[in-house]
Order: sequence, then structure tokens, then C-alpha cells
Amino acid sequence: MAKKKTKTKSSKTSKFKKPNLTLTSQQKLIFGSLLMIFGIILFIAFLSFLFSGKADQSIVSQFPSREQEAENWMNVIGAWLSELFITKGFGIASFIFSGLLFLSGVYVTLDINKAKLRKHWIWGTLIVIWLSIFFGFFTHKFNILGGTIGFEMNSYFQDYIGKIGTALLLLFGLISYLAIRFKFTGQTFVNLFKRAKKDLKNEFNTTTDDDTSIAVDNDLTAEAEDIKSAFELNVQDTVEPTIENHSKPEPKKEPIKVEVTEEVKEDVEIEIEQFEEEISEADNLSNKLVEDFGQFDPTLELSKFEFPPLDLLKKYDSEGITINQEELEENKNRIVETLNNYKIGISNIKATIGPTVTLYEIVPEAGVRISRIKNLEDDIALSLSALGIRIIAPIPGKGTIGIEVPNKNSTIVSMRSVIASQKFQKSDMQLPIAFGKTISNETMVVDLAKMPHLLMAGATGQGKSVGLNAVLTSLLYKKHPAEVKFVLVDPKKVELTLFNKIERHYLAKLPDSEEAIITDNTKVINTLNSLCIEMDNRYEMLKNAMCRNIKEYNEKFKARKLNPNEGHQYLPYIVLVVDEFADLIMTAGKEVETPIARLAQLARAIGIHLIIATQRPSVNVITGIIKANFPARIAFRVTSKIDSRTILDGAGADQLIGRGDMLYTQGNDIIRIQCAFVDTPEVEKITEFIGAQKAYPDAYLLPEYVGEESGTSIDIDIEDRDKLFREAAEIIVTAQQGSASLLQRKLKLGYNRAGRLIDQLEAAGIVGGFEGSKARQVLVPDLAALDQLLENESL
Ligand SMILES: Nc1ncnc2c1ncn2[C@@H]1O[C@H](COP(=O)(O)OP(=O)(O)OP(=O)(O)O)[C@@H](O)[C@H]1O
Repeated sequence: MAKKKTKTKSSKTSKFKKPNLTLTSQQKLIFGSLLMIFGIILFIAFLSFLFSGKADQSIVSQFPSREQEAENWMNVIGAWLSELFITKGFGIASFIFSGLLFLSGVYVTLDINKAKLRKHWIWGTLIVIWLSIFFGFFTHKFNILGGTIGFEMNSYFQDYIGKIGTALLLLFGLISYLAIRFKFTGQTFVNLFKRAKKDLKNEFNTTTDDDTSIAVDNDLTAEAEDIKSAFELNVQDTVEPTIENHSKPEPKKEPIKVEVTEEVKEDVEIEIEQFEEEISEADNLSNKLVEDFGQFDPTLELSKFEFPPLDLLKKYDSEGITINQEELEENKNRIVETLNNYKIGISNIKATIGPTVTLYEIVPEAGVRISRIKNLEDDIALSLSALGIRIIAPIPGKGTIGIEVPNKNSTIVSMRSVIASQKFQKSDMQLPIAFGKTISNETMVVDLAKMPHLLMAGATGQGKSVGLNAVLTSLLYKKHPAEVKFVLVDPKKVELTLFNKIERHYLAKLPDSEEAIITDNTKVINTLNSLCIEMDNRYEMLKNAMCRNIKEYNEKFKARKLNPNEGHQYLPYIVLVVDEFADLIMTAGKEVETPIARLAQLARAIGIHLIIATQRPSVNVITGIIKANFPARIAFRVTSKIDSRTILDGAGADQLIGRGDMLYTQGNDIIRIQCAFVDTPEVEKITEFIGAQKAYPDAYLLPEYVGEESGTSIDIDIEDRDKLFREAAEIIVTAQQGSASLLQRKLKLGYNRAGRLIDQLEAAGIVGGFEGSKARQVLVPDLAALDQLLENESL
């Protein structure tokens, strides 16, 4: 299998790489220590400003220069900064800023939760403002206390609400701060008061001796009563069982206890501790790798790759739909007339003009049977004297009957217009394909990955090759060479040759083949089987990575959670395009059908998608097994209703007008689309543009496949046999099942070795020839016969 080097080196900035704003650990250390040092500088400068501020007055009035020298410990810059922050700014509260800067440095260096830091800055700034306003009261005496800002704000408040008002406002600010920041409540103040009282009482207790205490108990004077109640309060607070002996009888104590618990309930706030999710060791490692090197970028090797520009595609004059009012009116009248001739009344008619056909939607009068209109298809076509009338009765999802009438002057839907459409440009599909435009002039963009395989059929000259080119062009405009690879099979040898130029960018091939585009039928069989091996390998990789599909797998790989040393690699999508499928089936039959069916059944999850085009959509070409696995189908014009049924399971394709007029279905509705037109010179320009850019050293290499002929033709020497040959032979004979996977399981071998063993067993006449996906026939009935055979061999 082609192994692409997985680079972990820090990336050069590339066109396809998203900007990564997270700092690496080294950058964090540098930036964090810068902040800490700046915080320290500010602190020293501020501190020294308290002593040397006056002496430096002359210096700070202008911007510092080199000749001047200040008394500030941080010299002129220190004096200047202190003047800025303290005198002109917030006064001595500015010290808080130096602390905040230092703290920020610590947070950045140690990579502590940034949300907490943000909180510190918000509260710190509010405290600075509060303090500077507070000190503003005294600024006229010591102007470094509140700074200019503090003084100005203070006097602003005083102008409106006076000194007392300002003081009360500050008090309010303080209370709000305590309430919000430290969750203070009225009850907290009460408790504080009580605690103070308790301390007082404790002091009192320690100073009084035991005798006095008894005296208090026995002789309750008014004063002592007070003290006792205070004592009881103390009991409530602490609920100490030892004191209960001295307190009042039970019934009286009960309500007090209840009060206590309620008080506790109100006062104590529940604090929810949040635990960070535990990170496993593997996650930790991958997070660190991502932190240090960023996510894995599959496009890195061709980081300078440029997508083809839109200008390479041609603009057509006949683009843009022009409504011919006369034609519309004429057609409408004819439809109404024809239906009237058959006594079918119409209550409403509406026209939607598309690029090649116009859809007339009819609402018949109540009581008209739909089948009657459907039966009149030919009559309506005759009266409109037009080819390609299609009647949809009823239009799914609408209560109307549709009659599609071809426009006299059809317009070309250029590839340029569909590629440039927002729908295509903004699509985040895995394999977006812009087919063309629907009848309501909407650009049709579908995801090949969701289809998951596509069957294309149509008579010769109706637009199949153009359709295939449109599919490939769409992918070339949207996917980087690292993300998708094409396997192109072109028995006609002329249709897809243009794509040879992008072999080392986008194509995949067998290791021993020279040309990437496959034109030879025997090579097709090898390639298809090789794709089956690639599929099995990919499933194995997905299984090891515990992923369900290629998308999850690639995301995991990008997040560096999969180790390339364990055989993991970024998996590009593989799109297999087979033109002239009928020709292949005619010459290779089952040998082609079997791997195609296998791929079609299983390959969707691991990113191998098939596009099969055929001229002859007869049932021996599009067999039941193929049809069942190709839910997405495109029909260009075909010659008979039967062909249409074979492709779409319904009529309609025989009514199309050709030149890219097509029907598309993905299982339920059939949509009529005008296929986008992309001419050969346009494809040539695109492939030339891509081909001229830096490429991979080779095409994407598919796994090696040893074909049937090569397997039988090898006359393997007895000496060259695998050490496990006898053991393998016994397993095969005992199980009476000639499969490589059985050997893989039983002998715990890799695929290649098991395959070689099977070849040797075949050469020794123990198993029969290759039979596609079926296990080989075992030619030796039992172990005794095997012994005899091997003995005879060694004679
Ligand atoms: N979408 C389209 N818009 C306009 N014209 C088209 C479109 N598709 C095909 N045509 C016209 O039809 C001609 C034949 O198309 P194309 O070569 O794709 O047919 P084909 O089905 O591949 O035929 P064959 O099976 O013989 O290769 C083109 O040369 C072009 O003039």
C-alpha cells in the first residue's frame, strides 16, 4: 500500500492550514515571563516613586530622553511610567496593576485557567477605580493617593451629590463588592456580630472563676440574667453537648435548636465542586503533540498547492434563462386545449422555467382521475409537437400534476456557473459534486460520500462523458490531492486520458503498472481486487482505531491520537470511475462483477466510492446485485422504456431530450437536472494547471494483488516452501476450506504470508484455483491423503 510520509515537523504556513492561535509551551514561557518582569518593573518603579516622585518632577513633564537621569530606581522610564499611572492615573491603587500583570505572567507561563485570570482583571480594575475615588477625598492634600482620575471622579460626584452622597455611594460600592465577590449576606453581618459577642463572652468566662459561676446560677440578678442569655446564645451557636447540662429544661431548648438549623440553612451556600474530566494517558500525549505541533495537516506535503481558478472554465453566451412569453402562452393554451378535448378541466396552471425544460404545474378540477392525464402523455406531446414531454402525476409532495415541456431554445448550464455557486463553494460535504441545475434553476450539489455509489447510464452521445467530467471537475475544484484519489478505468482509452497529467496528484494505481489510467481489461480485474484488499486493510485500521468510518478515523488521526508507527495513516477518499462498464462485463463477467459488488456493499464506510457509467443499461450489465448496491442513479436519454426501467425502476429517461438532460434519483424522488457542461479544452486547462504544480513522487499506490494467472503459473519449488507449509496444509484439509483468511486466523499470519501459503498449496495441488470471493476448493479429502501426497512429492 502506498505509504505517505507523515510529517510531524512544525508546519510552514500553508495556504490550506487554518491559522493556529494557541501558543506552544515555549512561547507561553517567553510571553509569561515578559509579563511577570513588566509587573515587577512597575512595582519597583511605583515604590520608588513614593520617595523620589517629587525630585523627578522636571523629568516627567516631557517624554524621557537619554541624557536625563532620574532618581527613580527604574530611571527615567520608571519615573515616567509612575507619573503616568500614579499622578495622572489612579494614584497608589495603581500598585494593583503591577500585581495583575505579574499574576497574568504566572497564569500564562503555567497555563492556568484563563477564565480565572479574566475575573481577577475585572475585579482588580473595579477595586482600582473604587480606591482612587475613595482616595480622591484626600487628593488635594496628597495628590499621589487618588491620582488625577480619582480626584476628578470624586469631584464630579461631589458636584452632584455632595461629600456625604459620594461617601455613601462608595459604601454602597463596597457592600455590593462584598456581596458579589464574597457572597456576603445580611446574615453574615449578624453572624459576625454574634461571633464578636461570643469572643467577648469567652473572655468574660476566662476571667470569672467557678464560684462566681455557681453564684450566677443560684442568684439571678438582672445583670446575671443578661449574661445568662448571652450564654444561651452561645449554646445556640456552638451546640456543644457539654453545656447542655447547665442550660434550661428540654422543652424550652427545642425551638431554639430549630432556629439554629434554619439559620445554618440560609447562611451556608452550597458550593459545587467541578471536576475536570479525567484525561487518559493516550489523550494526554496526543493533546501535547497537538499543542506542540498543531493538528496533523494532511496537505502539508503539497502545502503550496493551488486550486484551479474559476477563469479556466468557459462562460457561455447562451447562459441565463430568457423567458419567452409567447412560447409560454402558446404551450399553456395547447395544454389546456388538449386536456379540454378530453373533458379534463383545469382549475389552475403555473409555469417554472428551467434551463432546458419548463414545468407546467396543473391543478385539475375536482373529480378528475390522475391516470387519465397520465394516459394522455402522447396526445399532449403530439399537440405540443415537442419531443421529450414528461408527465409527473402527481408531483411528489405537491397536489399538482407536472408536465415538462422542452424549451425551444435551451440554455447551456456552464460548469463555471455551478462551481461558482454559493451552494457549491460553501458546501462542507465530504465529496461535493455539482451536477448542474434543476428545473427550478437551483444548483444541484450532492455528496458522493452519502450516495455512496453512483450508476450512470444513457445512450451514446447523450452526455455521459460530460457528466463524468463534471463529477471529476467538481472534486478537483474542492478537494486537495491529499484528500481524494481517483482510480480511472477507461476501456475506450480516449475519454479520461486527459487526467494522466494529474497522475502524481490525484490518481491511484497498482504498484507495478506504468499508466495510472486503466485501459486494459485484465488490469481492471487486478485493480478491483487490489481495491478490495485496500478495503480490507482500511477496515482493519478502522477496527484498531476503534472508529466507525473514515471521517472519524481521519479526525482522530489529525488530532494525533493514532500512531503512524502502528500502521496508521491519513486515508484519502478513493473514487473509482469505470466508463463503459458494459464492455467490461462482456469481457470479464463475474471476475469484474464480484469485486465491484463487494466494494459496493462494503466500501462506503472506509471512503471508497464507485461511479459506473454504461451505454447499455440492459439487465445482464446492470445486474440485480449491482442495482441493489447503487441507490444513486443518473439516467441520460435512453432509447427505450425498458432501459429506463432498468436504470431508474421507472419510465422517463426515454423522454429526455439529450445533451445533458438527465434524471437523478437517490432512492425515492426522481429529479430532472440539466447537467453542467464542461468541454474537453476546459478539462485540459484544469489538468494542465494542476499538473504544472509540485506533485507527490508517485501516484497513490494501491496494495499489490497477485492475480489468478500469476498464482497458478508459479511453480513453487519444494525447497522454497514456507516453514508453515505443512501446518497450513493440514489446517486447510481438516477444515476443507481453502481460504487465506482461515490461515491468517489459525496461524496468526499477515495477509501476504497467508496468500503466499495458499499459492504454494495451489502449486502443490492441495487447493484449487482462485474463485473470486468464494473459498478455493480443497482437492485433498483427508489428512491421510495429504500425507501420501507429500510423501510422493519428496520421493
Ligand atoms: N450538459 C451538456 N450541455 C450541453 N451539451 C451537452 C451536454 N452534455 C453533452 N452535450 C453534448 O453532447 C455531446 C456528446 O456528449 P458526450 O460525449 O458526453 O456523450 P456520451 O454519452 O459520453 O457518448 P458516448 O457514450 O458515445 O461516449 C457533447 O459533445 C456535447 O455537444
